[in-house]
Amino acid sequence: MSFISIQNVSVKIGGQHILHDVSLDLSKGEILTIVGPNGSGKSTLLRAIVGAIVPTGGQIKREKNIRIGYVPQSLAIDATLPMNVERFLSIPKRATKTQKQNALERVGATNMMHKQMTDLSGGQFQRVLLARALLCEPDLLLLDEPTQGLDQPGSARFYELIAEIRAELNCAVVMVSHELHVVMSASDRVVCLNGHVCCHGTPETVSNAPEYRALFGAQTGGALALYRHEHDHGHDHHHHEH
Ligand SMILES: Nc1ncnc2c1ncn2[C@@H]1O[C@H](COP(=O)(O)OP(=O)(O)OP(=O)(O)O)[C@@H](O)[C@H]1O
Repeated sequence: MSFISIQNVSVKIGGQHILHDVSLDLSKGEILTIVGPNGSGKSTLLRAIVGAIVPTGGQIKREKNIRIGYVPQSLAIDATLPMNVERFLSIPKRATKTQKQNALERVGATNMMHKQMTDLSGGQFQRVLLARALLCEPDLLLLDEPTQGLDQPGSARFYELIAEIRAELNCAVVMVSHELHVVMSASDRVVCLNGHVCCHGTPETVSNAPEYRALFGAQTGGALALYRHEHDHGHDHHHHEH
């Protein structure tokens, strides 16, 4: 059995079909990236993998006793409530000072322990979120747009860090990203989602797939035109199983 097996999963919320017949297997130690237009169900799929959403159809099988570290897409910290990094790392689960120190060291944020969460830069904040996700020694790390708000060199460094952590912990990584050209090279496998799986495979396969190109346009000089997919390229009609 795969580490995680997503079988024909559908999610319907308030009458809206958000995910439709999504199947996907995940192996130990691999980095899988989910790309797709806004509103295509990427965060919903991550939440379903964590178990925060129960699919309305299909099923998700997880290996027994799997530990999942989750970095959510956004997290609002109330500026009027004091909250330093040390306290934040104990929410929702208490951790020892040594565990926290080790986690911060692992993500290159050694001196952040006593800083206020609201004083952190974008890159430091994302590293602290990652450190918190590492505290459970995850077998699977789920990252929802972890480089949001970082500049390109900052993003590239963050993905390098993810690769190092994967090598160190041998955990699987599933991440959602909009930075296609950066993230593609850092992934073993890419899934292009638009409510359903449009195409998937190695980064090369996906970037050359007509379904992917229809969604994101051909890549020109590293710049990608992102636009909302109107479902007009008709690949559903000759959809084949991968
Ligand atoms: N709890 C909810 N209640 C109602 N609608 C929801 C809920 N969660 C998600 N949706 C809807 O499901 C669709 C997919 O949302 P989701 O956040 O999964 O997309 P996404 O691909 O992660 O988008 P983005 O790239 O903008 O972050 C959206 O139309 C969203 O409005």
